[in-house]
Amino acid sequence: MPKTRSFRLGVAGPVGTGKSSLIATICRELADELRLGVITNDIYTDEDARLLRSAGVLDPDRIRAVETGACPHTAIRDDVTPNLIAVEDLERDFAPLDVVLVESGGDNLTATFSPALVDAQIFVLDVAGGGDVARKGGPGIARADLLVVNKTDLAPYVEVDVEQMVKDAEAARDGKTVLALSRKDPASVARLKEWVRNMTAHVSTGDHTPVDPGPMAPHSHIGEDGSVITHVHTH
Ligand SMILES: Nc1nc2c(ncn2[C@@H]2O[C@H](COP(=O)(O)OP(=O)(O)OP(=O)(O)O)[C@@H](O)[C@H]2O)c(=O)[nH]1
Repeated sequence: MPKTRSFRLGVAGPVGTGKSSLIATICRELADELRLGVITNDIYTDEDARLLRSAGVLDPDRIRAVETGACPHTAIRDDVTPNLIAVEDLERDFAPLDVVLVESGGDNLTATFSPALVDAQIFVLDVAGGGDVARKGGPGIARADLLVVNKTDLAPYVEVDVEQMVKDAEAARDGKTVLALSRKDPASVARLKEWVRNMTAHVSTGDHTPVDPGPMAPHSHIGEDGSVITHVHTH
């Protein structure tokens, strides 16, 4: 029986924290070792997919985009069907794949993936967002399988104490892994690589149970006609 189901790994986090760059790093570091595919989620465009294709880190046909419309967290949490179809199409077209990385659209601090879509998830913060962000908590910070504190090379310029930020994050996470990362720091990239490798092994042996980090905070959007749309995520 051919293997058709990959390990589906979500990458979420606020706008601009480095999700696409982290996925590019994983592809650059592991594409020789693991069979990879990528799904990106953008609100109105396929820009992240185009950026990743142009980075030259993976066969461009293995990188596909889902356009989510106005509410990026809906596509990774409430109505995951377009993403599931995209993942399954990729798995079928390039079978067998070991890992499909699913990048969420940049969203607010509380958007996380549904376990119906991914087996494990990485939540990405960056030091430029401020040293106090890790203390603010929220489902991704507290319960994602891995929390990345990204762009540590920028810490001196934004006067953030990375060690303290990591300590605060660890306290919010009950000991779950926190990784201080910079794509310019090979030792941190090696730790990221090791985490992905280990999680891939755990998932493939059935030794990992997907965890739902929990719902995002209630919030409202202004619709195109000016109406207020309120979301209360209950699952
Ligand atoms: N200095 C530094 N810059 C980084 C690092 N990683 C990413 N960046 C930069 O941060 C910016 C945002 O990175 P992206 O990877 O596009 O972030 P994103 O989270 O995918 O952004 P959205 O998809 O718009 O939410 C880009 O200018 C990257 O070059 C890093 O380790 N160090």
